[in-house]
Amino acid sequence: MVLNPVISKLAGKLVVLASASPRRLEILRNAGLRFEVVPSWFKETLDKSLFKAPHEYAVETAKQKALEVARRMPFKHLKTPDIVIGADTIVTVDGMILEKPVDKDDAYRMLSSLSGKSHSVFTGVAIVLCHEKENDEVDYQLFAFYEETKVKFADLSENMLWEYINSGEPMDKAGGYGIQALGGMLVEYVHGDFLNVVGFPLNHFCKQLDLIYNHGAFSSEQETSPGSSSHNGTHASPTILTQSSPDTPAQSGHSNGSSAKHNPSAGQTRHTQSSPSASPVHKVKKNDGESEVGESSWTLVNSLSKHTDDRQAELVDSENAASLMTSRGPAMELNVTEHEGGEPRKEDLQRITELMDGFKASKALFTASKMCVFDLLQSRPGLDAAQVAEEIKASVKGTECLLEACESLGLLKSKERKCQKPVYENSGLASRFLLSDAPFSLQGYIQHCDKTVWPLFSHLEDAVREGSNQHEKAFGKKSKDMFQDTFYNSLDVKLRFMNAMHSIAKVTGQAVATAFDLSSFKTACDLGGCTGAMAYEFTKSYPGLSVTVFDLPAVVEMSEHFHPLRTDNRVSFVAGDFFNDDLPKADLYILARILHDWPDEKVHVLLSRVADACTPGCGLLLSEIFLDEDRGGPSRGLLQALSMSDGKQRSAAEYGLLLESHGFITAHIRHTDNLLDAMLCIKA
Ligand SMILES: O=c1[nH]cc([C@@H]2O[C@H](COP(=O)(O)OP(=O)(O)OP(=O)(O)O)[C@@H](O)[C@H]2O)c(=O)[nH]1
Repeated sequence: MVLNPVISKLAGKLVVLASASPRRLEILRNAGLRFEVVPSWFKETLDKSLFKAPHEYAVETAKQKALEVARRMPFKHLKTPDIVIGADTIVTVDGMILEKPVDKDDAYRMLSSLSGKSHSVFTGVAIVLCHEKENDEVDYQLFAFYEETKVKFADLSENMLWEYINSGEPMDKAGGYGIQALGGMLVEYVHGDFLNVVGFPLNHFCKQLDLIYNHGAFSSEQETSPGSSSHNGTHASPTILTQSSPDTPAQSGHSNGSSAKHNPSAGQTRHTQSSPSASPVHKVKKNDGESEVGESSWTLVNSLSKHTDDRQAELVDSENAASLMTSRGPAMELNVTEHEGGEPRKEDLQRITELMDGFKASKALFTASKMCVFDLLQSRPGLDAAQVAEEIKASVKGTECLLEACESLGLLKSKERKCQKPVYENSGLASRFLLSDAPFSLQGYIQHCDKTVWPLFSHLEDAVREGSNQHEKAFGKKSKDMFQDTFYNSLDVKLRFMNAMHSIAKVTGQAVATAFDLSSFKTACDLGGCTGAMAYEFTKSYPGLSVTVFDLPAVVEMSEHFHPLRTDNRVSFVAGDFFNDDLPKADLYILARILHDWPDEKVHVLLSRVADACTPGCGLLLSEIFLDEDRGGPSRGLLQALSMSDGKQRSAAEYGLLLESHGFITAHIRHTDNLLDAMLCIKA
């Protein structure tokens, strides 16, 4: 069996599958491969018109998915993988490329275009070998290939089509069908690799690994000239790229001889050795018919230092700069190398100091917010420390220190009056997030952190030792139910907590509401929707949608406080407990920052109740911080877990499995550039 010799070669190596596809995970796991899953953040938005053939699009997308993970891991996971596998599956018919449907109507369009016809399924696969060099640089060697399988659909009636669409199965599958499941009923015959249709051409992948590891198709020591052939006669048509200047990012080439895709933000990328003309595509006889086997090739994506600064890491692939550097915040990079002579590097000391002083920075922000410094300087910019002290009824000395600290944190700006004391005004950051009346004010959340989270974290050591939250030590009384006992047992605490949730929902609402096209849904129910801030963002984004906010009576009775001039009658409030009371009927259920508050057993109770309220085809929109699959980040989520509530931070795959156990099929996952990620599921 080809795979076994290869498996032994991979033993002890860090193999990473850069895919959220449960089918790809299953295919490779069943084949005995041991690997980690790190879904790629690459957004599949390449311009299809740039590609001469559909398989090129699939191969390039697979390359970018794999490279994004290979480049991100040294910074985000503080470890460099040995091999990263990326894949992309597309369906082509009548010259169209079909990917995953965005909604039911799209699924109908796809399936009806496939009805009664033969079509092709292409899966592009990229294998990135990462080689760490002495100077801590990393060489990325890129192998890519594609596999084509022909599939013939039977003639599909309207009833059959809609029955299949309403099963929910089409939503997370290329071409809108799953050949390995209900979609198999639509298929008359298959010519070629069946698993290639499911999403991963295992046999071709094995042959490629065999080439790489057992037949020296390429190694970093070897000098390879273009067009050299490997053992099975396929040509490795290398495209070796070098950066035309130190800060021009690496760029992968195409395997089929087309010139490397220009990366506009990276300036000109110059081939040192352009690929030969389009390499021949080999036809090989498969046991059940002929399928095209795409050219295998490799590309040396030139070295990138593991210690590349954030700017260069960001430049490495400007198309993904957003996903690399913003959706999860700037890459946290800890340089641990030392100068000759052993004294610590400046950057290392700076990083460690930032971590040690972090709590002081937080407290300075909380205090200035609590003392209304930002609101004061918004209404009266240009005050000096003594004037601010007088207004906030504080000492001049203390106010001077606070204002200087806030300026060092980028929250204030100062300018010198002629030989007088500096005068202060808000920075852009403060004006956007720290004013009590700013559209994205986080003042509510800041007060919650100061009054509730801070006291809990003051007992963190006990929390770690005992593995439980320190509510009693922090607030003097036990808490059986976090919400009833902590947040809703007194008016001011309840208002502070609702303010906090309101501010987070205001900041994240639009990103969550527009993460997917939800225009096919007409009614939604926002479970635990608190003040309705998220609900209003949904109705703003979808004129045809009405949203019912379902939350505890203690919350609903306060909703007027947050929307005194309620103008949009498409948002309504219903009081109830989602663990015990009947849920309002809707065709879309929203769970935004709810499931992380509860352990798996409570999540199952809630999802079971939501599933019972759903009819097939109903949507469920989940919005949370999705941890990386190896739980290496983002720190925002992992730090939140230290509050030791009964809840749990989870990865997208963990949420997907919880949802799948209640009949919700994951259709789309989106890492937004905001504080929350999103997952859209459809009830089967
Ligand atoms: O018959 C089947 N055809 C296709 C599939 C599944 O469809 C998707 C294809 O989408 P993509 O290649 O973009 O992969 P994603 O699922 O989005 O995961 P990535 O993180 O890799 O982008 C794929 O899951 C196939 O398995 C099928 O199941 N049956």
